[in-house]
Amino acid sequence: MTSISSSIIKTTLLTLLSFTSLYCFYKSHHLKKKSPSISQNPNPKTNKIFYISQTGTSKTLANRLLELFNLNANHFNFDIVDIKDYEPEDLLKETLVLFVVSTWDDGMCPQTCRFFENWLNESAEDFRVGSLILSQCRFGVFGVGSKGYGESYNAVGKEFAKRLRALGAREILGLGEGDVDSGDLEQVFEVWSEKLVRVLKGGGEGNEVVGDGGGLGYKIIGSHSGVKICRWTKSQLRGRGGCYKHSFYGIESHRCMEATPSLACANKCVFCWRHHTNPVAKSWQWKMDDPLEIVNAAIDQHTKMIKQMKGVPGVKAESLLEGMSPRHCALSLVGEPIMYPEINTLVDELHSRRISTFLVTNAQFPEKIRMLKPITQDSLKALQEKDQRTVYRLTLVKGWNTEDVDAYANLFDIGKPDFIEIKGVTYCGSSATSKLTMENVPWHSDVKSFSEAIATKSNGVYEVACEHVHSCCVLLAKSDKFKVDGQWHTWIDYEKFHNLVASGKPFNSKDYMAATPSWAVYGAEEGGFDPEQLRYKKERHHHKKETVDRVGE
Ligand SMILES: Cc1cc2nc3c(=O)[nH]c(=O)nc-3n(C[C@H](O)[C@H](O)[C@H](O)COP(=O)(O)O)c2cc1C
Repeated sequence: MTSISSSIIKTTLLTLLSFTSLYCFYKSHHLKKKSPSISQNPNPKTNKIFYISQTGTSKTLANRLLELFNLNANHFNFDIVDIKDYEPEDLLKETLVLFVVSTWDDGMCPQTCRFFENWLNESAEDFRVGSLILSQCRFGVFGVGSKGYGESYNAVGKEFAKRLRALGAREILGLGEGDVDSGDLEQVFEVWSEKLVRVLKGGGEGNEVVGDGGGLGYKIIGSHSGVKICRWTKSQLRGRGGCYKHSFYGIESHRCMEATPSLACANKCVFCWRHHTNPVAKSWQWKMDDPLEIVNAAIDQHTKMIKQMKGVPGVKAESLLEGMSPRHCALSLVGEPIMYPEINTLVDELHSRRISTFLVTNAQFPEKIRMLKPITQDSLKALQEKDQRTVYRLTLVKGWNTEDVDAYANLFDIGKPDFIEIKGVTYCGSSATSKLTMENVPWHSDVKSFSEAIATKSNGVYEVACEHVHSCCVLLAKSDKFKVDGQWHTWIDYEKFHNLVASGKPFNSKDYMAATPSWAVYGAEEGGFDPEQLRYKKERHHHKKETVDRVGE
């Protein structure tokens, strides 16, 4: 009897499950079929910024967001859409959608959005639709409302985010909330938007990003024969936003290449690293890249990238032309490559072509650093005795190291670098190897406070010299060396440097310093952005006309 009833229960359950599955399958299939607009979507690959607006506030903000994305057009392709003109079921085809939505009438959305809102609510509440129908879609919501309405403050934004999540869409940035009556709506929105851009850029948008080019304006996406394979951020060639290395030192990003000498043990010995750091183990053989080949490959790689940019909207012909003759090379000697024995030949080869060199490494092998020929800038820990410019670069991670002012001050005291770059961490998404979230990404104001605290701690040895708001980066410089008659000299006179190298006589960093332009100085209203550079602006009104405007006009 018991076994009969249990088998009945089992059969009933199985039948129910089968019906449920069949129904879910039917519903999702039906949803897709029922949606002729999906195929009508003129450009389903284009991401969307939706706005819901009655009196125009959200619409204006949405347009601002679009403008911001257009400035980063190499990363993003967005269209702006009034939600009333959108077929809700087209959402199933979207991969990235952003909403700027207002709340009205005690928590309701404006009349024009009711159809969309109903679809969203019904779909989210209908268990048959399933929680995965928007699983390919990422989204972000910014709500516009007034705190004066108490509990219904930004109710629509909150509800939208909740519904989208329930349908399987992935929220890329926490809900932004702006209060129209607070007086800071625009700032709050700007901060949220900038954060959004950073998140989306950090996510790589399909690029396999290995590094950020040390802030040199390109993303490293691989490595081959000692040369990093990079993808330029087109804004560098357009000039927009610039790079903090331009603001701080006068480096032209589009003329900067990167090379990493590779080094391997010829005996394929797993312990070779330790053996070779021991001077006694001289009999070991390294397998290494030829310095000349490294330089040629780096130039080849760089010019290839520049050529690829030809015809890209907004990229200036003069930048392409300049880019074809690189002027700087970042030599990455982080880890094993620091042992590369031919480093001085490599540096010589670059200098003979009047390509200045920036060394990026760590401080494990001070002896190797001491043996280096003059380069334009070292980036090491224990470099007190170097005559050339030395810099530490410190990445700030909120909640990890932003409180460690004393410890860092001690560290700076050991190396006494000429410069300290303090930069907010770039969010690259959370993964098994990185538990960082957007909460860990400092604001520019956090970076400024930390930098000022470090400067105070140094008792006047360091002062805040430059900032680049766009990169959340501040430069501290030794005031006795680089501040002459009250004027900062953090830039480099590259011509002078090459002439000094060619002279063969000893020289030091003061011999080739150049005045920092006023727009790059800490506290300047330009925030480190070169006003001479051009802003790329895409008009999307009728014929998608493209124009180039001057910033500040
Ligand atoms: C009659 C009225 C009702 C409103 N109700 C709410 C509300 O319930 N919650 C809220 O956060 N804001 C509320 N607001 C504030 C609006 O969201 C705010 O005015 C916003 O700027 C409108 O955006 P829009 O111009 O894009 O339509 C209300 C405003 C009005 C005039």
